[in-house]
Amino acid sequence: MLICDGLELRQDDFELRADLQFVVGKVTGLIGPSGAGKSTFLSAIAGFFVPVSGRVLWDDMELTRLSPSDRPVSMLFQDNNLFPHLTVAQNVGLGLRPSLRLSSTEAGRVEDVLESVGLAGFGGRKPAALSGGQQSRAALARVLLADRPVVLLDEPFAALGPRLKDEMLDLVKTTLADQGRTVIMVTHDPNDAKRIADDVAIVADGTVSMPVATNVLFDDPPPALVAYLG
Ligand SMILES: Nc1ncnc2c1ncn2[C@@H]1O[C@H](COP(=O)(O)OP(=O)(O)OP(=O)(O)O)[C@@H](O)[C@H]1O
Repeated sequence: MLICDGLELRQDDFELRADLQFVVGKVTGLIGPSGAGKSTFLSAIAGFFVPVSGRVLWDDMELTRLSPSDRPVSMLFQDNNLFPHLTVAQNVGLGLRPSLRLSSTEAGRVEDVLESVGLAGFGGRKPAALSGGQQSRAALARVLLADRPVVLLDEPFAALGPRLKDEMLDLVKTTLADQGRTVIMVTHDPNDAKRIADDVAIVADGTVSMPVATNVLFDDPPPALVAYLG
């Protein structure tokens, strides 16, 4: 279980409270108005944003004071997930070894994971020589290889067209989620949540709500979701 225990985030006059749990192996969508704090909340779980109080726990392990690299967490951002000067294989290999000194077995694992996301044969290219969809696949391959149990997605597919975005969401479901990872995904599009999220948590009015089953939430949306959906 990923637990946010009395977590309080503050940034100038912005405040957000989070007291909730994420069930292991589920995909949870985070929905809420622009500026409500979705990205800041993910950053706090990943360790890039320091809370004023409260704790983040992964089962019995307290993460609150650990640096991002020591947390059992991978994060994908909207942009800049790949280093432009490294090849696709090197970018993906970083998920295994930051030094990039890979054994031949490890290099084989990079090839395998590239194949699993439909990028067989693309390992030698630089990211600039990939389409947007292929870049998203490469970034996802690195997360797959990094093998951390919690994966945070901050709208990494927002710039893709609807068909490609759906393909990537399905790939998240068939790779990360089906491997039992705990996925938290920010989205502005309720259809993304309906497509792959088991649960949805609403971020609004200074609070992250407890996740609720996606179909239950959209069948009978609370006032904060009605206000957001318009
Ligand atoms: N570097 C910063 N310094 C000060 N305030 C910031 C900074 N970054 C974000 N904020 C503020 O923190 C609040 C939460 O921002 P955040 O980006 O987490 O919201 P969000 O829900 O992810 O928004 P969006 O849906 O537009 O991406 C906003 O009020 C924003 O203006």
